[in-house]
Amino acid sequence: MTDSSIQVVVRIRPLNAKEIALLPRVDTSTAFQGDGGLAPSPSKGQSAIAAMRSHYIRNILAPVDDRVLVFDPVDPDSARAPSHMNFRGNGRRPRDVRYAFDRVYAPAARQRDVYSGTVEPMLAGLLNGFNASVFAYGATGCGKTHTISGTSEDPGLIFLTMQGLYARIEAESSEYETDVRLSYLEIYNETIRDLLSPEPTPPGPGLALREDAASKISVVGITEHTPASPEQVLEMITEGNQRRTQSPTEANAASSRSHAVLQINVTRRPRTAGTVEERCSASLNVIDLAGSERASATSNHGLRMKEGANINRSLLALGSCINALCQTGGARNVRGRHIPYRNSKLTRLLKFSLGGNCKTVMIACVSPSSAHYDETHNTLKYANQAKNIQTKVSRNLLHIDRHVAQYVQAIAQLRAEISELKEKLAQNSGAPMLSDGLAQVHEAQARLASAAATTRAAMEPCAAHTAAQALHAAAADYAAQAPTEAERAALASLQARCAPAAEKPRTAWPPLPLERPEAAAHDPACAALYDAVHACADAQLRADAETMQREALEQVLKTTVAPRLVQLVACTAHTTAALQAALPALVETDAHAALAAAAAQGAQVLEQVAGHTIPPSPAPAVHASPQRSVAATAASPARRLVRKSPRRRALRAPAPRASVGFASHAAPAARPRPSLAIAPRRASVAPSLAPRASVGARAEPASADPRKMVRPAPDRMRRPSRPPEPSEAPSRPVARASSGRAAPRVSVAPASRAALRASVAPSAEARPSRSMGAASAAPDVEASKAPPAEPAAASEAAPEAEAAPAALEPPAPRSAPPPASGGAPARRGLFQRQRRI
Ligand SMILES: Nc1ncnc2c1ncn2[C@@H]1O[C@H](COP(=O)(O)OP(=O)(O)OP(=O)(O)O)[C@@H](O)[C@H]1O
Repeated sequence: MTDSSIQVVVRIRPLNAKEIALLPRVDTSTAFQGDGGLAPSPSKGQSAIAAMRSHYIRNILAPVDDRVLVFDPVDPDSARAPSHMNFRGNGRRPRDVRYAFDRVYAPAARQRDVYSGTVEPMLAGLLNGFNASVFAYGATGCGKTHTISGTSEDPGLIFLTMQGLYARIEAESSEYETDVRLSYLEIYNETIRDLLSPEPTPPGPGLALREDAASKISVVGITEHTPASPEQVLEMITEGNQRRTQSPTEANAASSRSHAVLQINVTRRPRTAGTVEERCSASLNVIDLAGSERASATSNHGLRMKEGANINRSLLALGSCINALCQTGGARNVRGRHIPYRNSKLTRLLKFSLGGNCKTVMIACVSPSSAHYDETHNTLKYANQAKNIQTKVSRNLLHIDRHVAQYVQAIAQLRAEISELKEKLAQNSGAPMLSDGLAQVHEAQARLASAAATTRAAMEPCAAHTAAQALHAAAADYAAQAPTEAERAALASLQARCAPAAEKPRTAWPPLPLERPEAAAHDPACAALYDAVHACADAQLRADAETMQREALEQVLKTTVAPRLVQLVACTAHTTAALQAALPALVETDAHAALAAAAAQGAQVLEQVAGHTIPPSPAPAVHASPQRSVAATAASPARRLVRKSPRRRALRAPAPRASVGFASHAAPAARPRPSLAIAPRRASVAPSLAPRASVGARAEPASADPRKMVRPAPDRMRRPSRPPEPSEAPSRPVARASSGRAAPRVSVAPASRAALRASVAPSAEARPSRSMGAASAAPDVEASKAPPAEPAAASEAAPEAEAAPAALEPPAPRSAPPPASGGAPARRGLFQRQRRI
């Protein structure tokens, strides 16, 4: 049991609009007038102003800080004002009295501020079994109901208290079971009415007050309610206030004509069962007293006057109790000292709050208006006096010894509690373990990532090495079954290029380390998680390795195989085109037949490898006038074509698009040699039918009419080519170049395939391509863009080109060396005839 003083706080309500309008305005603008002034002097109008004095109000409360206020302070503005304005409220002199309280709330204070300073600190005690009371005291219209109940927009202490109480109950719900019951009553004209009962209290004496042997006061027949939420409490209180007696008075448009008491009973017991149960029980009384009023001041009549008299009587009884309690220092300290609780129902009801086992807060509501000068002063005097009241506060704890028969129930409760706690423990203990395991798995994952990065860096040379080995093996396999010596030689050179890599032992990249974290040893979830992470990293690494190998192989194909293939096809194309061009000029001989066969075979090879067709030239037409034809072609300006007879155009008409590409592609013409290495795979071209010189001399500039290039003039080998004119650039792409036919037996990467097609496509800027060896280091597409070479230069470049590839592979042996320059009699004759023309 501890001693406790009543906590007294003062709340000053703000001036309302009506009061603000009555505040005096200090007017210093009145001009001084001499004796000659016609306007009435201030002194003359003073009587009228004096008549108004009684209507003016002034502020009689000045808070100094949050604990001290001055009642009726001296107003400095008023002292400076002209004498006719320098009046005192109610004609009194200022008292300038200081009062100190536990807390002073200025007019600007909010509802929550009042709640935080008054009821909130008592809630913890309430739940632990300490009774509490808070009551609002003051004159009518001073803000008691506003403080206690408030409005739905600005709820007061009741709502805020219940909100705080439910929040605390919810927070401790795992440990305690708490019951909240509340009742709401009013004391109106000394009768008690239930405000929460749906049936109104029957008229008459109302509900009876009863005091038991332990001096505990109870209201007979009061209803108790169990709201589920503070919002429900607000609804109930709003409903109860509608039942509360309220009437408009001069002082307050909604004056409460009764004292209202909200009692909140809280009972709590711990969830843990034992042989002895400790049950706490406490009550919180929230009391909104009716306002005291001076009958002379209110001008109430009839029922209002009777109400006022009852209110005053009960408040007077309250004052007497406070006086008596102050004199005794508390009801329990002095024996035999009479406290007149029984003088009114209000004091009987408040007996428990004022002099009993209760922590009490008194909120003295005051008005700052001088119109309530005496009421405010009395309220402050009462409040000041109430500070001295001492109460003894003890905890309402009930120990319930269980009967043996209840032990079974207690044991069952304990078992349920144990299992519940075990569950919680498992959850709580599992969480850190799992999080610890997760952290370890995360660390292991980071280690895996760094190991994978190291492995990936080591994989790049491995991938190139593996690709070279694969190519070496493929070349060896193919060479074993190659039918011709030329193929075998070409593949041998490819093998030789890949040999350095193949001789090295095959390197394998290190596997990812399998380092399970420590937590995985005892936590299967962690182990599974780590294994999944490791498998994921390993799979990623394998995918990367495959990608690298594929890219390395593509690189080898692109740089080593594809350029050679491109050149072979280009040479074949040129050779075939040259043969076809030469055929019409030849008389029907054995050589003609052999050349025709060679041309057909070349066309077939091209058809198979690059998808281009070179149709055989119509020999009989050419035979009719070979010289003219050759001469016309040799001159080969585009405009001549229009002068040709329809018959000749008909001869030219079927000129294949492919042949255009071959003829205009002067670049590979510088190196016809490699064509012999691969062409004979399907249709072996007789060495004598693929004259190197004739192909190499095909540095024909692009013609405006691509078809003119079908029949090249052999003598251009010895004459400088006419530089290409922009207008003569081939304008039509070779449509069939993109026909997509795969070259047989050689798989070429898409890029290389495109380059292959590009090499046989028409290009006015074609130039002699580099050597095969050099081509392996440069994109083959560039070769097709080279400018046309001068025949002489081209023929001179050929030996150099043959020597250059030695760096990458030995020169492919010629399957059949071409005849010496000008060795073909038919061709030489052709050239001679051309010159004559
Ligand atoms: N702190 C405040 N802030 C704003 N308005 C207030 C405040 N206190 C009181 N009021 C207003 O003053 C008026 C009178 O207040 P209230 O009804 O609470 O007085 P009361 O003391 O309960 O009077 P009564 O004893 O006659 O019931 C109301 O309109 C109320 O809204």
